[in-house]
Formats: sequence, C-alpha cells, structure tokens
Amino acid sequence: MPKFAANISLLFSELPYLDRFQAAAAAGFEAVEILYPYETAAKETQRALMSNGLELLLINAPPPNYTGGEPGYAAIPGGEDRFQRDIRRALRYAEVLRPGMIHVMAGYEKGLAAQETYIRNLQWAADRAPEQKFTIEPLNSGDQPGYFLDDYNLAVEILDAVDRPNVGLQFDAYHAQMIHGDAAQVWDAFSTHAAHIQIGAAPARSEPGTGPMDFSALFNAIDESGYAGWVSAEYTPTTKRTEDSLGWMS
Ligand SMILES: O=C(O)C(=O)[C@H](O)CO
Ligand SMILES: [Mg+2]
Repeated sequence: MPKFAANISLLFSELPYLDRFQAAAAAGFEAVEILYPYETAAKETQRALMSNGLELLLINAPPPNYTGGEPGYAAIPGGEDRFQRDIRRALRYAEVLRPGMIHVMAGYEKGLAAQETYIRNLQWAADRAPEQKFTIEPLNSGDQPGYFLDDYNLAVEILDAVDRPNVGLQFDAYHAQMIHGDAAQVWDAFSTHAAHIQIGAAPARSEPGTGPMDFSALFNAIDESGYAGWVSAEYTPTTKRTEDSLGWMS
C-alpha cells in the first residue's frame, strides 16, 4: 500500500485553517499539502506543522489572491516579470515551510508562444532554486477551461524540453481519469516521470470508492512501479466530517 498524505486545502476544510493540522495528525496522517498557504504568516503555518509532527509536501505557486485569481503565469507570454515575482514570493514561504515541492501553475493560454514561455520560465525557476523540487500538473479542461497544461503527453514534452532534474510530473489520478479516460493507463505510461501523486475519484472529485475508478488496482500499480513517494488525498469529501470519508485508506 502506498503512504497517504492529506491535502488540507480540500480535506478537513470544514475546520478553520489552523485547526486542520491537528485533525489531519489525529486521523493518522504524517504529511500534508497546502495549495495556498499565503494568507497566513509562514511562521504560524510552520508552528502548526511542527507541533503536530507533520511534513509539508507541497504548496502551489502563485498565490491566487496575489494574482487576482489567475492560476499562474508560467505559460503567459509577456507575464515573465509577474511569474518571477510569484516564484520569489513562493520561495520566501518555502524558506520557512520547507515544502518538498512547489507546483508551478501554468495559467490560461494556448499555443506555441505559451509553450516556449512555459519552458523558459520553468528553467528560470529551476535554476534559481536548484535545491527546490518543482512540479507541473495537467488539469482537466472541464474544471479549468483554457488552462495551458491539459494533457499528460504535453506535460512530458514540456519536461523533456525543460530538462532540469528538479522539475517533475505531478500525477493526479482524478485529472488523469477526466482527461484521458483511464487513470491506471496514464500511470503505466507516465509513471517514470512522476515526482508526486494526488488522488480523487472521478467524476465528482470525491473520496476513492465513490465513483467507477478502481483504486485498489491503481494502488497496486503504484506499488509495482516502485514509486516510493507520497500519495496525497486531494478530494472533496462527500461526508460532513473528513474523518468519515477515510475508509478507503484501509
Ligand atoms: O486541481 C488540482 O488538482 C491541483 O492539484 C491544483 O494544484 C489546484 O490548485
Ligand atoms: Mg491535483
């Protein structure tokens, strides 16, 4: 069985932000992700992580409030200055919070110029912080119409062109299923590029077991692939209390 982490932007969101850490630890999690930690002073989040013995796996860049709600500028031609400011800000948080990874959001743009911009910006980020791991994640176009990175083949093309050891693929089983129709097949095809895994059940992005996806088979495939990292639960629980949605873990 893979080791499971909790994305506390979605899980435990029935609780105030700072209370989610204790709830995650009490539910047995040893690691968490926070999509956007930027509204709280980094020291406060650091205290919450440390006092609950939690490892921080991942944050996103950029912070959506700071950018006016846009999910990223990495693939926006002409947005390079903004992108660099975003990454510097994320890195300031990362200095305190020490996330294993920063997911770099691409933004809404299509075409060759966007692709070239994305590659150059990712190289810039990777070279600016060579000790920091960065990820890119395809998001399905039903949830994110017009988002640049909407396909796993494209993600690998980008990673090959970026060609930096500290930039990898974030495999999200929910998005993989929504984009390509079979998350397990996507895992088989792209697992060698995976730096991180997130899970949620299509089509509602709910807990495993609530849709047609076969998570036992997927977990077996993940184990068999030799992937030794975390598998982070990133879904909206169908239950009132997140704890009541965790039956799939056993
Ligand atoms: O939507 C997802 O699956 C993500 O992981 C993004 O980070 C959303 O912010
Ligand atoms: Mg995800």
